[in-house]
Amino acid sequence: MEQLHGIVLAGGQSRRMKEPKELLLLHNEPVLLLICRQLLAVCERVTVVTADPSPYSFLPSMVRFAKDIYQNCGPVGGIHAGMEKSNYPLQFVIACDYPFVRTKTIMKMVQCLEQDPSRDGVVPIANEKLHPLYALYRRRTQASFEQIVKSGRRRMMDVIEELNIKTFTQNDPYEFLNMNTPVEYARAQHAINMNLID
Ligand SMILES: Nc1nc2c(ncn2[C@@H]2O[C@H](COP(=O)(O)OP(=O)(O)OP(=O)(O)O)[C@@H](O)[C@H]2O)c(=O)[nH]1
Repeated sequence: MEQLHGIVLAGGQSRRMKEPKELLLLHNEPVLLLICRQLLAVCERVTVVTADPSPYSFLPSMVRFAKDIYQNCGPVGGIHAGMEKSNYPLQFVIACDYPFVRTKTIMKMVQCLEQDPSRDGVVPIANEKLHPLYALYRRRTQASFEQIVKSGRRRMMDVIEELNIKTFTQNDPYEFLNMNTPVEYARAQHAINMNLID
């Protein structure tokens, strides 16, 4: 398997949640720790992209940090900065609000991309939605992320449209649960309490 770098995006404003999403507790642990643990199981390196790593002293020491090179450019800028930290050919990107990321799915994406050298990345479709912030990209795509930022655009879909992406459908009601609001956080807590998570 080609070397894999894990990038966790934690540089957002959490305006809808009204508190930092990555520090919300699930299983009595910060979501950022749960995510990093999953990534460390399959990635040779893990980088958290954030303006301020000081609240994250609970993370294992092998987790690295990066700051945005282009500020206020949203996740597109965050991914660009994360990729700058590693030349590994495969870069798995995850937003800090996907608490139920699974190593099995990451490995499935890696296999899927390795079978198809012409593709730039693999983006899952779950619950009829594309999830470009729970996705795998080749390192060579960094130039596209930079180009979008430099052209003043910020949407992940602007990058996706430029790339030769492979999609795959994954229908799990919770794995792609994205916690942007207190209601979605409550849904994640409920899923844990009801033992609905594998
Ligand atoms: N490094 C970095 N990450 C970002 C930036 N903006 C958003 N993110 C991350 O990208 C992911 C998706 O962010 P969003 O949910 O769209 O935005 P958010 O700022 O976290 O939340 P809202 O303020 O509620 O929109 C999250 O993991 C954020 O932490 C940024 O400018 N830099």
